[in-house]
This record gives sequence, structure tokens and C-alpha cells, in this order.
Amino acid sequence: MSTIAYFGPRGTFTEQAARSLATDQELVPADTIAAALAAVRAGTADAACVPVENSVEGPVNATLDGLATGMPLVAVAEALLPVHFSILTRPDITEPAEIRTVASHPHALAQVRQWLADTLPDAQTVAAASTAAAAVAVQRGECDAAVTAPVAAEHYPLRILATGVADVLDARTRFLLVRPPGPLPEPTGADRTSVLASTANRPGALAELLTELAFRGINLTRLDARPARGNFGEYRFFLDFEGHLAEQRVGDAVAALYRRCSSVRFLGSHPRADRVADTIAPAAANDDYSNAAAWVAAVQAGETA
Ligand SMILES: O=C(O)C(=O)C[C@]1(C(=O)O)C=C[C@@H](O)C=C1
Repeated sequence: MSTIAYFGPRGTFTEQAARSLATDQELVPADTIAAALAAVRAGTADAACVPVENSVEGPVNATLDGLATGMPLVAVAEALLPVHFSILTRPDITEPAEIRTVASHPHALAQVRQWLADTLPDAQTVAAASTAAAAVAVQRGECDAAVTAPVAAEHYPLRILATGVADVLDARTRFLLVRPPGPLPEPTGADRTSVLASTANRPGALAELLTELAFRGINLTRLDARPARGNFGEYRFFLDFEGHLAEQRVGDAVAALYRRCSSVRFLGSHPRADRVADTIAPAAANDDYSNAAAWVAAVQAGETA
């Protein structure tokens, strides 16, 4: 049986995402995002499930940085989960006023900042490795309360102080299933392609990359810059856009990025979890590219002009 390493321990949002993506794979928790990716690179897991993007707090940098270096990994599927939180406390805590410390993953704390300010104004926040790791810390008596996924209450014997907690209604987190490079999933007409592009540090370099997408009518769905970790002020760019590498406008655009960039890492083409169909601009469909290429070939062969 193949295995999926997920950002755990048990009871994280990522575990839920992994369950929604797993067919008959065994799920194995990893303590950190880096450890889940390392398990795939070491061959002890076949794939890893990690969070990549939250609609309130933005990119999950540990995932972006983990995909940027080391053995290349490619996303083959994604999951989108609604995110609202439960507040779990030690069973001996009966009043909110008794809560002095609240632990969670920094992304989770950021999504309930207002709720905490309103409801537990005197409590100190404590960063935990994940929402479920925060529940473990409460269980061990290291903290008074944890901001967790609702499912954590099934795994940890804690008291539920509140449910449905979220500063922003309809918040969602997107998760990736990544594995070593191999055959890509088939195009579906509602796909996402991801690349990491490093450019020369000169005027207009990023604008040129974006123009390559814009010319082909390709809709960008995410752009994140992360420090290149070399010279101060140099960045690498994570680009997500609509479409599949097997489609001609996308293959053409990715080839143009490859020509223009000092390095490009392909991070995957896979179906979108929200099933939003790709925007295809006029003259950018596969047939348009094929017809144009056939005409150029005929001109080159002296058959037409
Ligand atoms: O700690 C968890 O439960 C996670 O799966 C991580 C994570 C994240 O990194 O954004 C996932 C979803 C929520 O947005 C909060 C935390």
C-alpha cells in the first residue's frame, strides 16, 4: 500500500485534506511540513499533503520554501477546505477568564486575532507547530487553550470552549498532494499550473514574465515572492495560473519563462479543487496554436505564403 505523509499530528486540517485526497493510501503524520516533504524525498512516503495557501493569511511559507529547494516535487492534486476553528481547553478550566495562554499554528492564530482580542483579551498567544500540536500542548498542561480544527476534539480529550470561530467567514485553505516528478494528471479544462521562477535582478524582469502569461490570455491565480536567500533584495517568484502544461498556450508560456529566467522549477499541473473552468482568451485555444503552427510549417516548406 502506498503512503501519504501529512502535516500532523492527528487532527490537523491537513489530515482532513489528506483524507479527502487519499484513495487507498495509508496516511502517516509528520511533525512539520519540512518533515512531510523530506519523507517523500527519502522514499519513506510516496506523496505528501501540505497546506499551501489560506484565503485570509496568504501563502504557507514553509511549504513554498520546502518546494523551492531539494529534490523537485510536483503537485498532482489539491484540496480546498473551509476553515473555522474550535477552541479547546484543559478540562479543569471552566471560565474563559482562567485562560492565560492560547496556542496554535501562527496561520491559525492570525485567522482568529480579532476573536481572541474580543473574547480572551488577557490571554497570551503561543506559536505551536500545528493546530493539533497545540491541542497536544494543552493536553500536557503546557498551555491553557488551543485554536484547533474542529476534528481535533475527536482525538484529544479536551473541553470545547467554542466552535465555529473565525474572523472572516468563508475562509478557506488550499492543500497540495506532492510527489516526485512522474506522469502528469490528465488536463480537465479546470486545472492549475504552478512554477517557481528565478529572474535576473534587473528592471522589468518580473513584468516580462507576467507579460508572457498575459499575451497568451493565461489567468494568474497566485503570485508570491520569497527571498532567494542569496543577495539581499533578490527574490524568486511562485506563479500559479489557470490551465494545464499539456495545453498549448500553457506549454508555450512555460517555455517562454524557461527561456527568460535564470531557473524555472515546474511545480505541477493538476485539477483545481473548486472546478472553476480555465479562461481561454480569443485565439488562445489549442486549435488556434495548432492551426498557426501548421501554417508556419507550410510556409517553411514553401507550400503556401
Ligand atoms: O495546523 C493545521 O491544522 C494545519 O493543517 C496548518 C494550517 C495552515 O498552515 O494554514 C492549515 C489550515 C489552517 O489555515 C490553519 C493551519
